[in-house]
Amino acid sequence: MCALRRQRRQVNPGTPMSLVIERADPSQVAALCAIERKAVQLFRGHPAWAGYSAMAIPPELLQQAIGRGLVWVALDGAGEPVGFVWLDTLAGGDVIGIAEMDVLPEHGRQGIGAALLEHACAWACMAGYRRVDLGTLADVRWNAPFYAKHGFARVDKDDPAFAYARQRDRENGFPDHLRVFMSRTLSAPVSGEWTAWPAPAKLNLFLRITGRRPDGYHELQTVFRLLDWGDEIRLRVREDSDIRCLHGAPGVPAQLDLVVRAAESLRRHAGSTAGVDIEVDKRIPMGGGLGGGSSDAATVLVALNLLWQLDLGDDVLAELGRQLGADVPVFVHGRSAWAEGIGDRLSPVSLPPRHYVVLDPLEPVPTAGLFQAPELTRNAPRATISSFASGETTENAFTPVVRARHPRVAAALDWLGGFGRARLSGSGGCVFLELRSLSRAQDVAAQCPATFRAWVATGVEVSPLRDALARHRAG
Ligand SMILES: C[C@@](CO)(OP(=O)(O)O)[C@H](O)COP(=O)(O)OP(=O)(O)OC[C@H]1O[C@@H](n2ccc(N)nc2=O)[C@H](O)[C@@H]1O
Ligand SMILES: Nc1ncnc2c1ncn2[C@@H]1O[C@H](COP(=O)(O)OP(=O)(O)O)[C@@H](O)[C@H]1O
Repeated sequence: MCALRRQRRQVNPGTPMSLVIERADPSQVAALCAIERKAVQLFRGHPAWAGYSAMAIPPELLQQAIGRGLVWVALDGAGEPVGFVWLDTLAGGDVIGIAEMDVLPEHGRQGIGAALLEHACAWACMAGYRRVDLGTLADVRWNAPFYAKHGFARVDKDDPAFAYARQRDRENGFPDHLRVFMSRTLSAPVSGEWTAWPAPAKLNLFLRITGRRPDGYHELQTVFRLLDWGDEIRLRVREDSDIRCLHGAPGVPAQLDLVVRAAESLRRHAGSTAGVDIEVDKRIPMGGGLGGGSSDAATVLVALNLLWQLDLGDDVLAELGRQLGADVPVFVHGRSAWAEGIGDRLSPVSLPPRHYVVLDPLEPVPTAGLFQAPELTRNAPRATISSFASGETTENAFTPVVRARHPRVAAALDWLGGFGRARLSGSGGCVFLELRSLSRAQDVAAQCPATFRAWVATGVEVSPLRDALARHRAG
């Protein structure tokens, strides 16, 4: 059973220390790294000490996991972090791993670790994972015996599933003879329980406007690159026919939120009377050109098609999505794609593995206003896939208009341009830099001035939404 209902919850309200568990925030990275360094002191004198003490958490990896919603923090009554749990998706498929879990030694034996563990497992269950794996020490009371008490069973460490983790242990100098691997099976959420779904962001790797249609919409050419990073949508099928948005995009009235409009449109099309509760964890900047609203809508269409057992095809869902926004179809189909028409005629493209520094100038840019701009070039010659593939075509038709109208976006382009060819995504205001090296991307993002916000995302061929759909379907 999935015990987790909201992302923030009170734990042990009757105990002297009232504990809250919530998703970690990037500003907590240093505090969480410090908790790990204090927790590791408990291993002094153990054969693992040498390896453990030499191996601190890389802050940039923790930061990346926090940005993906894979880290939860336990806060004491004063709001100070006292422990955390970090999940990783390296195993793939329906298996998720516990990368790290630490509690401050002075807060030990108060049930904080157990609460963090249950919270993480409850989320994994909502997200469609069926197994949680971890590596730990056999002979330490708060390691293997603790996990055994919480439903984890030792598994054969020679299983190829653990080859990567063992190799990592060897490289880190951890004592292989004392390390054990453990798994816990999760049950699938049943109807009426919350489920969690990703709504990834996109980048436009180039964008040309080649004409205008009689209805005012513009003919364009673009390449949508889907990212491994984005919003989270939670859905719970209701017994009545209400569609309720309990927590939507900030500042957007529920009835206008694209998640509600998507649910209504799907239900109307299918002639269904099903109901749903919806929560949106907004991470994608609104009006940022990263397609957040469109992706949220696509996720609702794809997920509710399964949860309401409508069995509609992707083309039908994409057409329903197109009526909500030109960018919705690419998120429904869930593949990075070359796009034409109004952005809805899609051909999947295979793009090389790349990482992106994405910079939010903290200035939303309204899409409709830009498409109306008299100075916008609307008659560009048609690009070809080969001109894009050769690296010749990288421009975005909106760039000169946005530069002139939005000085903060211009400043963001100039700052990021100091490291390479910075580009605008969609109609902006977010800008990005494409890099081969993850560590270089993390290095650039770390230098971002306080006036902007920067993070690193990785391009994917197949959307995390399709992976989630496969997990939930199997469940
Ligand atoms: C510019 C792009 C590039 O990917 O992305 P964003 O910057 O919004 O992320 C898209 O074309 C935006 O798609 P999306 O945001 O879904 O657009 P819609 O809601 O359908 O339309 C918003 C407004 O933009 C105009 N519009 C949109 C798409 C298009 N091909 N021609 C247009 O003229 C329409 O006037 C509409 O009023
Ligand atoms: N779930 C949602 N998330 C984001 N924006 C939404 C949502 N529902 C409605 N909107 C509206 O759509 C506008 C643009 O959305 P967004 O997709 O974030 O930007 P962009 O089109 O630049 O990629 C927002 O300013 C907001 O008014």
